[in-house]
Amino acid sequence: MTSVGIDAIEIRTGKLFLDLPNTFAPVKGEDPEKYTKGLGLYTSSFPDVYEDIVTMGANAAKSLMDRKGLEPEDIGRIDVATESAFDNSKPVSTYIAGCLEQVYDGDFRHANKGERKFACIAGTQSLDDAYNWIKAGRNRGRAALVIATDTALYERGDPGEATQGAGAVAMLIDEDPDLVELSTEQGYGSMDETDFLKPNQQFPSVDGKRSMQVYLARMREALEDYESVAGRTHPADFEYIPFHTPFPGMVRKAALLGFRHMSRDTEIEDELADEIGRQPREADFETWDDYEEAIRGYMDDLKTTEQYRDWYDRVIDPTIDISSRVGNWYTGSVHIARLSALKIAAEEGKEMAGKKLLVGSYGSGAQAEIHAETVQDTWLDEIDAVDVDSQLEDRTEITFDDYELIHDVHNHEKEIEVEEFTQPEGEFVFTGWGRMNERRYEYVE
Ligand SMILES: CC(=O)SCCNC(=O)CCNC(=O)[C@H](O)C(C)(C)COP(=O)(O)OP(=O)(O)OC[C@H]1O[C@@H](n2cnc3c(N)ncnc32)[C@H](O)[C@@H]1OP(=O)(O)O
Repeated sequence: MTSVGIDAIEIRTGKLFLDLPNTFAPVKGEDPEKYTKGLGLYTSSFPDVYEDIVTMGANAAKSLMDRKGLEPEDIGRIDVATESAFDNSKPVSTYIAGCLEQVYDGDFRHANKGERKFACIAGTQSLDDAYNWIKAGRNRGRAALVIATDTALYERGDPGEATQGAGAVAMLIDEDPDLVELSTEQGYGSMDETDFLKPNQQFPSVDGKRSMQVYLARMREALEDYESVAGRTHPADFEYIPFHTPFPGMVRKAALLGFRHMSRDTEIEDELADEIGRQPREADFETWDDYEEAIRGYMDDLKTTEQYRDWYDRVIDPTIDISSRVGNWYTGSVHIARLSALKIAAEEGKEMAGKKLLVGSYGSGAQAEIHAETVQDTWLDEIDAVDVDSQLEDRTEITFDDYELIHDVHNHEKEIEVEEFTQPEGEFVFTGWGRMNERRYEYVE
Protein backbone atom coordinates (compact mmCIF):
# COMPACT_ATOMS: atom_id res chain seq x y z
CA MET A 1 0.00 0.00 0.00
CA THR A 2 1.34 3.45 -0.90
CA SER A 3 1.94 5.62 2.13
CA VAL A 4 0.35 9.07 1.83
CA GLY A 5 0.70 12.05 4.10
CA ILE A 6 2.21 15.46 4.67
CA ASP A 7 5.47 15.93 2.82
CA ALA A 8 6.20 19.51 3.91
CA ILE A 9 4.65 22.45 5.79
CA GLU A 10 5.16 26.19 5.67
CA ILE A 11 3.30 28.89 7.55
CA ARG A 12 2.66 32.57 7.01
CA THR A 13 1.65 34.68 9.96
CA GLY A 14 -0.09 38.04 9.72
CA LYS A 15 2.74 40.57 10.06
CA LEU A 16 1.32 42.51 13.03
CA PHE A 17 0.85 41.41 16.61
CA LEU A 18 -1.18 42.57 19.58
CA ASP A 19 0.02 41.91 23.12
CA LEU A 20 -3.08 40.55 24.86
CA PRO A 21 -2.20 40.72 28.57
CA ASN A 22 -0.30 44.03 28.37
CA THR A 23 -2.11 46.02 25.65
CA PHE A 24 -5.56 44.50 25.13
CA ALA A 25 -6.53 43.48 28.69
CA PRO A 26 -5.90 46.90 30.35
CA VAL A 27 -8.07 48.73 27.80
CA LYS A 28 -10.81 46.14 28.30
CA GLY A 29 -10.50 46.53 32.06
CA GLU A 30 -9.60 42.86 32.40
CA ASP A 31 -7.05 41.02 34.49
CA PRO A 32 -4.05 40.13 32.26
CA GLU A 33 -4.08 36.67 33.83
CA LYS A 34 -7.37 35.93 32.11
CA TYR A 35 -5.19 35.76 28.98
CA THR A 36 -2.00 34.16 30.28
CA LYS A 37 -3.48 31.74 32.82
CA GLY A 38 -7.10 31.39 31.68
CA LEU A 39 -7.06 31.37 27.88
CA GLY A 40 -3.32 30.62 27.59
CA LEU A 41 -2.73 33.42 25.07
CA TYR A 42 0.09 35.97 24.96
CA THR A 43 -0.03 37.60 21.53
CA SER A 44 -2.31 37.40 18.47
CA SER A 45 -1.28 37.87 14.86
CA PHE A 46 -3.12 40.39 12.66
CA PRO A 47 -2.82 41.08 8.93
CA ASP A 48 -1.29 44.34 7.79
CA VAL A 49 -3.28 46.57 5.44
CA TYR A 50 -2.03 44.76 2.30
CA GLU A 51 -2.45 41.23 3.71
CA ASP A 52 -5.48 38.95 3.56
CA ILE A 53 -6.31 35.25 3.27
CA VAL A 54 -5.03 35.18 -0.32
CA THR A 55 -1.68 36.86 0.33
CA MET A 56 -1.01 34.78 3.46
CA GLY A 57 -1.98 31.55 1.64
CA ALA A 58 0.01 32.41 -1.49
CA ASN A 59 3.07 33.49 0.52
CA ALA A 60 3.02 30.25 2.54
CA ALA A 61 2.57 28.22 -0.66
CA LYS A 62 5.42 30.02 -2.41
CA SER A 63 7.79 29.35 0.50
CA LEU A 64 6.81 25.70 0.34
CA MET A 65 7.19 25.40 -3.44
CA ASP A 66 10.55 27.20 -3.40
CA ARG A 67 11.91 25.04 -0.60
CA LYS A 68 10.79 21.81 -2.23
CA GLY A 69 11.90 22.94 -5.71
CA LEU A 70 8.40 22.58 -7.18
CA GLU A 71 6.94 24.02 -10.37
CA PRO A 72 3.21 24.37 -11.10
CA GLU A 73 3.26 21.20 -13.23
CA ASP A 74 4.19 19.18 -10.09
CA ILE A 75 0.89 20.15 -8.42
CA GLY A 76 -2.31 18.37 -9.47
CA ARG A 77 -4.62 19.86 -6.89
CA ILE A 78 -4.96 23.06 -4.87
CA ASP A 79 -7.44 22.88 -2.03
CA VAL A 80 -8.01 25.92 0.12
CA ALA A 81 -9.76 25.65 3.46
CA THR A 82 -11.10 28.86 4.92
CA GLU A 83 -14.00 30.30 6.82
CA SER A 84 -13.01 33.86 5.92
CA ALA A 85 -13.82 33.75 2.19
CA PHE A 86 -14.88 37.03 0.55
CA ASP A 87 -16.42 35.47 -2.55
CA ASN A 88 -19.44 33.15 -2.61
CA SER A 89 -18.58 31.74 -6.02
CA LYS A 90 -14.97 32.03 -7.11
CA PRO A 91 -12.79 29.94 -4.79
CA VAL A 92 -9.82 31.38 -2.97
CA SER A 93 -7.65 28.67 -4.57
CA THR A 94 -8.05 30.41 -7.96
CA TYR A 95 -6.84 33.68 -6.50
CA ILE A 96 -3.87 31.92 -4.91
CA ALA A 97 -3.04 30.03 -8.11
CA GLY A 98 -3.22 33.35 -9.98
CA CYS A 99 -0.71 34.84 -7.54
CA LEU A 100 1.67 31.90 -7.87
CA GLU A 101 1.45 32.00 -11.68
CA GLN A 102 2.88 35.53 -11.55
CA VAL A 103 6.18 34.18 -10.25
CA TYR A 104 6.58 30.67 -11.70
CA ASP A 105 7.02 29.47 -15.25
CA GLY A 106 4.03 27.41 -16.33
CA ASP A 107 0.57 27.40 -14.81
CA PHE A 108 -1.93 25.38 -12.81
CA ARG A 109 -4.28 24.94 -15.81
CA HIS A 110 -4.56 21.20 -15.22
CA ALA A 111 -4.79 21.30 -11.43
CA ASN A 112 -8.13 20.69 -9.73
CA LYS A 113 -8.91 23.67 -7.49
CA GLY A 114 -11.50 23.97 -4.79
CA GLU A 115 -12.51 25.52 -1.51
CA ARG A 116 -13.59 23.60 1.55
CA LYS A 117 -15.94 24.98 4.17
CA PHE A 118 -16.79 23.46 7.50
CA ALA A 119 -15.52 25.99 10.03
CA CYS A 120 -12.11 25.06 11.44
CA ILE A 121 -12.24 21.39 10.44
CA ALA A 122 -12.12 22.27 6.73
CA GLY A 123 -8.30 22.20 6.75
CA THR A 124 -8.29 18.57 7.85
CA GLN A 125 -11.09 17.75 5.40
CA SER A 126 -8.90 19.17 2.63
CA LEU A 127 -6.10 16.87 3.75
CA ASP A 128 -8.60 14.03 3.46
CA ASP A 129 -9.56 15.04 -0.06
CA ALA A 130 -5.92 15.12 -1.12
CA TYR A 131 -5.22 11.81 0.61
CA ASN A 132 -8.19 10.12 -1.06
CA TRP A 133 -7.27 11.55 -4.48
CA ILE A 134 -3.75 10.12 -4.22
CA LYS A 135 -4.90 6.78 -2.77
CA ALA A 136 -7.40 6.45 -5.60
CA GLY A 137 -4.52 6.76 -8.07
CA ARG A 138 -5.95 9.82 -9.76
CA ASN A 139 -2.97 12.09 -9.12
CA ARG A 140 -0.78 11.09 -12.11
CA GLY A 141 2.31 11.28 -9.92
CA ARG A 142 1.53 14.83 -8.85
CA ALA A 143 1.23 16.21 -5.33
CA ALA A 144 -1.60 18.25 -3.76
CA LEU A 145 -1.25 21.66 -2.20
CA VAL A 146 -3.53 22.16 0.80
CA ILE A 147 -3.73 25.69 2.16
CA ALA A 148 -5.61 26.57 5.36
CA THR A 149 -5.91 30.35 5.57
CA ASP A 150 -8.00 32.55 7.83
CA THR A 151 -8.43 35.96 9.31
CA ALA A 152 -10.15 35.13 12.58
CA LEU A 153 -11.77 38.42 13.54
CA TYR A 154 -14.82 38.89 15.76
CA GLU A 155 -17.25 41.77 16.07
CA ARG A 156 -15.78 44.52 18.25
CA GLY A 157 -16.97 43.94 21.81
CA ASP A 158 -17.76 40.24 21.26
CA PRO A 159 -16.10 37.95 23.86
CA GLY A 160 -14.47 36.18 20.89
CA GLU A 161 -12.33 39.30 20.36
CA ALA A 162 -10.04 37.74 22.98
CA THR A 163 -9.29 34.78 20.71
CA GLN A 164 -8.54 36.35 17.32
CA GLY A 165 -5.64 35.61 14.95
CA ALA A 166 -4.57 35.52 11.31
CA GLY A 167 -2.34 33.26 9.30
CA ALA A 168 -2.02 30.49 6.77
CA VAL A 169 -0.58 26.97 6.73
CA ALA A 170 0.46 25.43 3.41
CA MET A 171 0.94 21.66 3.28
CA LEU A 172 2.20 19.45 0.48
CA ILE A 173 0.40 16.10 0.38
CA ASP A 174 2.22 13.37 -1.47
CA GLU A 175 3.12 9.70 -1.73
CA ASP A 176 6.01 8.57 0.51
CA PRO A 177 5.79 11.77 2.56
CA ASP A 178 8.82 13.22 4.32
CA LEU A 179 6.98 14.38 7.46
CA VAL A 180 4.01 12.27 8.58
CA GLU A 181 1.95 9.46 7.10
CA LEU A 182 -1.81 9.71 7.74
CA SER A 183 -3.72 6.71 9.09
CA THR A 184 -6.51 5.17 7.07
CA GLU A 185 -8.48 4.86 10.31
CA GLN A 186 -10.54 7.89 11.26
CA GLY A 187 -13.29 8.69 13.72
CA TYR A 188 -16.02 11.30 13.46
CA GLY A 189 -18.35 13.04 15.90
CA SER A 190 -20.78 15.19 13.92
CA MET A 191 -24.13 16.84 14.79
CA ASP A 192 -26.16 19.81 13.57
CA GLU A 193 -25.20 22.46 16.16
CA THR A 194 -25.68 26.21 16.46
CA ASP A 195 -22.54 27.21 18.34
CA PHE A 196 -20.63 29.42 15.88
CA LEU A 197 -21.82 30.47 12.43
CA LYS A 198 -21.64 33.28 9.86
CA PRO A 199 -24.96 33.37 8.01
CA ASN A 200 -24.01 35.72 5.16
CA GLN A 201 -22.02 37.93 7.50
CA GLN A 202 -18.31 38.51 7.95
CA PHE A 203 -18.01 38.25 11.72
CA PRO A 204 -19.30 35.17 13.52
CA SER A 205 -22.37 34.82 15.70
CA VAL A 206 -20.90 32.89 18.60
CA ASP A 207 -22.23 31.22 21.68
CA GLY A 208 -18.74 30.92 23.14
CA LYS A 209 -19.52 28.80 26.19
CA ARG A 210 -21.72 26.46 24.18
CA SER A 211 -19.04 26.15 21.48
CA MET A 212 -16.68 24.81 24.13
CA GLN A 213 -19.21 22.20 25.29
CA VAL A 214 -19.92 21.17 21.71
CA TYR A 215 -16.18 20.90 20.97
CA LEU A 216 -15.73 18.50 23.89
CA ALA A 217 -18.84 16.42 23.12
CA ARG A 218 -18.00 15.96 19.42
CA MET A 219 -14.32 15.28 20.18
CA ARG A 220 -15.27 12.52 22.58
CA GLU A 221 -17.58 10.93 19.99
CA ALA A 222 -14.84 11.14 17.39
CA LEU A 223 -12.42 9.37 19.74
CA GLU A 224 -14.91 6.59 20.41
CA ASP A 225 -15.55 6.26 16.69
CA TYR A 226 -11.80 6.16 16.00
CA GLU A 227 -11.36 3.45 18.62
CA SER A 228 -14.13 1.40 16.99
CA VAL A 229 -11.88 0.98 13.94
CA ALA A 230 -8.36 1.38 15.31
CA GLY A 231 -8.76 -0.30 18.72
CA ARG A 232 -8.56 1.21 22.20
CA THR A 233 -6.19 4.08 22.74
CA HIS A 234 -3.85 4.43 25.72
CA PRO A 235 -2.09 7.60 26.93
CA ALA A 236 1.29 5.96 26.22
CA ASP A 237 0.45 5.27 22.56
CA PHE A 238 1.06 8.78 21.30
CA GLU A 239 4.10 11.02 21.53
CA TYR A 240 1.95 14.11 20.96
CA ILE A 241 -1.77 14.85 20.64
CA PRO A 242 -2.32 18.04 18.63
CA PHE A 243 -5.86 19.38 19.00
CA HIS A 244 -7.69 22.17 17.24
CA THR A 245 -6.57 25.13 19.36
CA PRO A 246 -8.90 28.16 19.32
CA PHE A 247 -6.98 29.09 22.47
CA PRO A 248 -4.76 26.86 24.62
CA GLY A 249 -7.25 26.82 27.52
CA MET A 250 -9.65 24.86 25.28
CA VAL A 251 -6.98 22.23 24.74
CA ARG A 252 -6.42 21.91 28.49
CA LYS A 253 -10.07 20.89 28.82
CA ALA A 254 -9.96 18.48 25.88
CA ALA A 255 -6.73 16.88 27.09
CA LEU A 256 -8.14 16.16 30.56
CA LEU A 257 -11.21 14.48 29.06
CA GLY A 258 -9.04 12.53 26.65
CA PHE A 259 -6.73 11.31 29.39
CA ARG A 260 -9.67 10.20 31.52
CA HIS A 261 -11.12 8.31 28.57
CA MET A 262 -7.86 6.67 27.52
CA SER A 263 -6.85 5.65 31.03
CA ARG A 264 -10.19 4.07 31.98
CA ASP A 265 -9.82 0.35 32.77
CA THR A 266 -6.05 0.56 32.46
CA GLU A 267 -3.19 0.23 34.94
CA ILE A 268 -3.21 4.07 35.18
CA GLU A 269 -6.70 4.05 36.68
CA ASP A 270 -5.58 1.32 39.10
CA GLU A 271 -2.47 3.26 40.09
CA LEU A 272 -4.49 6.42 40.73
CA ALA A 273 -7.25 4.64 42.69
CA ASP A 274 -5.61 5.06 46.10
CA GLU A 275 -5.04 8.75 45.53
CA ILE A 276 -8.28 9.90 43.87
CA GLY A 277 -10.55 6.84 43.69
CA ARG A 278 -11.75 5.06 40.55
CA GLN A 279 -13.52 6.80 37.68
CA PRO A 280 -17.26 7.19 38.35
CA ARG A 281 -19.39 4.81 36.19
CA GLU A 282 -22.83 5.95 35.06
CA ALA A 283 -24.41 2.64 36.13
CA ASP A 284 -23.49 3.33 39.75
CA PHE A 285 -25.59 6.54 39.95
CA GLU A 286 -29.32 7.02 40.24
CA THR A 287 -29.47 10.33 38.38
CA TRP A 288 -27.47 11.90 35.60
CA ASP A 289 -26.85 14.97 37.77
CA ASP A 290 -25.27 12.86 40.50
CA TYR A 291 -23.09 11.13 37.93
CA GLU A 292 -22.03 14.47 36.39
CA GLU A 293 -21.16 15.89 39.79
CA ALA A 294 -19.03 12.84 40.57
CA ILE A 295 -17.29 13.11 37.19
CA ARG A 296 -16.54 16.79 37.80
CA GLY A 297 -15.03 15.93 41.20
CA TYR A 298 -12.93 13.15 39.68
CA MET A 299 -11.65 15.45 36.92
CA ASP A 300 -10.73 18.17 39.43
CA ASP A 301 -8.67 15.59 41.32
CA LEU A 302 -7.24 13.97 38.19
CA LYS A 303 -5.73 17.19 36.89
CA THR A 304 -3.67 17.59 40.09
CA THR A 305 -2.11 14.10 39.91
CA GLU A 306 1.54 13.67 38.98
CA GLN A 307 0.67 11.11 36.29
CA TYR A 308 -1.67 13.50 34.54
CA ARG A 309 0.59 16.53 34.91
CA ASP A 310 3.62 14.62 33.54
CA TRP A 311 1.60 13.34 30.60
CA TYR A 312 0.18 16.81 29.89
CA ASP A 313 3.62 18.45 30.01
CA ARG A 314 5.11 15.84 27.67
CA VAL A 315 2.26 15.13 25.21
CA ILE A 316 0.06 18.24 25.13
CA ASP A 317 2.00 21.32 26.27
CA PRO A 318 4.41 21.32 23.27
CA THR A 319 1.41 21.48 20.90
CA ILE A 320 0.19 24.87 22.16
CA ASP A 321 3.39 26.90 22.02
CA ILE A 322 2.88 28.54 18.61
CA SER A 323 -0.83 29.01 19.19
CA SER A 324 -0.21 30.92 22.43
CA ARG A 325 1.78 33.42 20.34
CA VAL A 326 -0.46 33.73 17.24
CA GLY A 327 -4.04 33.15 18.42
CA ASN A 328 -6.69 31.26 16.49
CA TRP A 329 -5.96 30.52 12.84
CA TYR A 330 -9.25 28.60 12.48
CA THR A 331 -8.64 26.07 9.65
CA GLY A 332 -4.88 26.18 10.21
CA SER A 333 -5.02 25.87 13.99
CA VAL A 334 -4.69 22.09 14.39
CA HIS A 335 -1.91 22.09 11.78
CA ILE A 336 -0.03 24.68 13.80
CA ALA A 337 -0.46 22.43 16.85
CA ARG A 338 1.22 19.53 15.02
CA LEU A 339 4.01 21.80 13.82
CA SER A 340 4.48 23.26 17.30
CA ALA A 341 4.98 19.79 18.81
CA LEU A 342 7.39 18.59 16.12
CA LYS A 343 9.35 21.83 16.33
CA ILE A 344 9.80 21.41 20.08
CA ALA A 345 10.75 17.74 19.58
CA ALA A 346 13.45 18.89 17.15
CA GLU A 347 14.72 21.53 19.60
CA GLU A 348 14.88 18.93 22.37
CA GLY A 349 16.74 16.47 20.14
CA LYS A 350 13.95 13.90 20.49
CA GLU A 351 13.99 10.96 18.11
CA MET A 352 10.56 10.96 16.52
CA ALA A 353 10.89 8.60 13.54
CA GLY A 354 8.18 5.95 13.73
CA LYS A 355 6.44 7.68 16.65
CA LYS A 356 2.69 8.26 16.56
CA LEU A 357 0.59 11.40 16.85
CA LEU A 358 -3.15 11.46 17.50
CA VAL A 359 -4.67 14.47 15.77
CA GLY A 360 -8.00 15.94 16.95
CA SER A 361 -9.63 18.44 14.58
CA TYR A 362 -12.82 20.38 15.23
CA GLY A 363 -15.15 22.63 13.29
CA SER A 364 -18.12 24.48 14.75
CA GLY A 365 -21.50 23.60 13.39
CA ALA A 366 -20.21 20.95 14.37
CA GLN A 367 -17.82 18.11 13.66
CA ALA A 368 -14.73 16.59 15.22
CA GLU A 369 -12.38 14.17 13.51
CA ILE A 370 -9.61 12.02 14.93
CA HIS A 371 -6.89 10.18 13.04
CA ALA A 372 -3.37 9.02 13.77
CA GLU A 373 -0.14 10.00 12.05
CA THR A 374 3.24 8.25 11.90
CA VAL A 375 6.32 10.44 11.91
CA GLN A 376 8.65 9.66 9.01
CA ASP A 377 12.44 9.08 9.06
CA THR A 378 13.11 12.39 7.30
CA TRP A 379 10.96 14.48 9.69
CA LEU A 380 13.85 16.41 11.23
CA ASP A 381 15.10 17.90 7.95
CA GLU A 382 11.56 19.03 7.18
CA ILE A 383 10.95 20.62 10.57
CA ASP A 384 14.37 22.28 10.70
CA ALA A 385 13.57 23.93 7.36
CA VAL A 386 10.30 25.55 8.47
CA ASP A 387 10.68 29.20 9.27
CA VAL A 388 8.54 29.88 12.37
CA ASP A 389 10.66 31.77 14.90
CA SER A 390 11.94 34.48 12.58
CA GLN A 391 8.45 35.11 11.21
CA LEU A 392 7.04 35.50 14.70
CA GLU A 393 9.94 37.63 15.90
CA ASP A 394 9.77 39.88 12.83
CA ARG A 395 6.12 40.83 13.44
CA THR A 396 5.43 44.47 14.23
CA GLU A 397 3.70 45.26 17.50
CA ILE A 398 0.54 47.38 17.35
CA THR A 399 -1.03 49.60 19.98
CA PHE A 400 -4.70 49.36 20.89
CA ASP A 401 -5.44 52.37 18.63
CA ASP A 402 -3.63 50.61 15.76
CA TYR A 403 -5.66 47.48 16.49
CA GLU A 404 -8.90 49.45 16.17
CA LEU A 405 -7.75 50.76 12.79
CA ILE A 406 -6.61 47.40 11.49
CA HIS A 407 -9.88 45.78 12.57
CA ASP A 408 -11.71 48.44 10.54
CA VAL A 409 -9.40 47.94 7.54
CA HIS A 410 -10.37 44.27 7.40
CA ASN A 411 -14.05 44.93 8.10
CA HIS A 412 -15.83 44.43 4.75
CA GLU A 413 -18.53 46.94 5.75
CA LYS A 414 -16.09 49.80 6.26
CA GLU A 415 -14.05 51.84 3.82
CA ILE A 416 -11.06 53.34 5.52
CA GLU A 417 -7.66 54.44 4.27
CA VAL A 418 -4.88 53.46 6.64
CA GLU A 419 -1.14 53.65 6.04
CA GLU A 420 0.53 50.23 6.06
CA PHE A 421 2.46 49.41 9.23
CA THR A 422 5.21 47.39 7.51
CA GLN A 423 7.01 47.53 4.18
CA PRO A 424 6.25 44.55 1.90
CA GLU A 425 9.26 42.77 0.46
CA GLY A 426 9.49 39.57 -1.57
CA GLU A 427 5.79 38.75 -1.12
CA PHE A 428 2.31 38.88 -2.61
CA VAL A 429 0.24 41.92 -1.63
CA PHE A 430 -3.36 43.02 -2.07
CA THR A 431 -3.52 46.04 -4.40
CA GLY A 432 -7.24 46.84 -4.67
CA TRP A 433 -10.36 45.87 -6.59
CA GLY A 434 -10.84 45.19 -10.30
CA ARG A 435 -13.73 46.06 -12.61
CA MET A 436 -15.89 43.12 -11.47
CA ASN A 437 -15.14 43.78 -7.81
CA GLU A 438 -12.55 41.00 -7.78
CA ARG A 439 -9.64 41.42 -5.40
CA ARG A 440 -6.30 42.01 -7.14
CA TYR A 441 -2.80 41.01 -6.11
CA GLU A 442 0.76 41.46 -7.19
CA TYR A 443 4.19 40.21 -6.19
CA VAL A 444 6.46 42.85 -4.67
CA GLU A 445 10.19 42.16 -5.10
C1 LIG B 1 -14.22 29.09 17.00
C2 LIG B 1 -13.77 27.79 17.48
O1 LIG B 1 -12.67 27.41 17.20
S1 LIG B 1 -14.91 26.84 18.41
C3 LIG B 1 -14.20 26.37 19.95
C4 LIG B 1 -14.06 27.41 21.04
N1 LIG B 1 -14.89 28.59 20.93
C5 LIG B 1 -14.37 29.82 20.66
O2 LIG B 1 -13.17 30.00 20.45
C6 LIG B 1 -15.34 30.94 20.57
C7 LIG B 1 -14.70 32.32 20.54
N2 LIG B 1 -14.24 32.75 21.85
C8 LIG B 1 -15.13 33.14 22.83
O3 LIG B 1 -16.35 33.14 22.66
C9 LIG B 1 -14.57 33.60 24.16
O4 LIG B 1 -13.32 34.19 23.94
C10 LIG B 1 -14.44 32.46 25.21
C11 LIG B 1 -15.79 31.77 25.42
C12 LIG B 1 -13.41 31.43 24.77
C13 LIG B 1 -13.95 33.09 26.53
O5 LIG B 1 -14.99 33.92 27.00
P1 LIG B 1 -14.79 35.09 28.09
O6 LIG B 1 -16.12 35.29 28.68
O7 LIG B 1 -14.12 36.24 27.47
O8 LIG B 1 -13.73 34.52 29.10
P2 LIG B 1 -13.95 33.79 30.51
O9 LIG B 1 -14.44 34.77 31.51
O10 LIG B 1 -14.73 32.54 30.31
O11 LIG B 1 -12.44 33.46 30.84
C14 LIG B 1 -11.72 32.53 30.07
C15 LIG B 1 -10.98 31.60 31.01
O12 LIG B 1 -10.04 32.36 31.75
C16 LIG B 1 -10.24 32.15 33.14
N3 LIG B 1 -9.92 33.41 33.82
C17 LIG B 1 -10.61 34.58 33.77
N4 LIG B 1 -9.96 35.51 34.52
C18 LIG B 1 -8.87 34.92 35.05
C19 LIG B 1 -7.82 35.35 35.91
N5 LIG B 1 -7.77 36.59 36.37
N6 LIG B 1 -6.85 34.47 36.24
C20 LIG B 1 -6.88 33.20 35.79
N7 LIG B 1 -7.86 32.73 34.98
C21 LIG B 1 -8.84 33.58 34.60
C22 LIG B 1 -11.71 31.78 33.27
O13 LIG B 1 -11.96 31.08 34.48
C23 LIG B 1 -11.89 30.92 32.05
O14 LIG B 1 -11.33 29.63 32.27
P3 LIG B 1 -12.29 28.36 32.48
O15 LIG B 1 -13.09 28.23 31.22
O16 LIG B 1 -11.35 27.24 32.68
O17 LIG B 1 -13.15 28.67 33.64
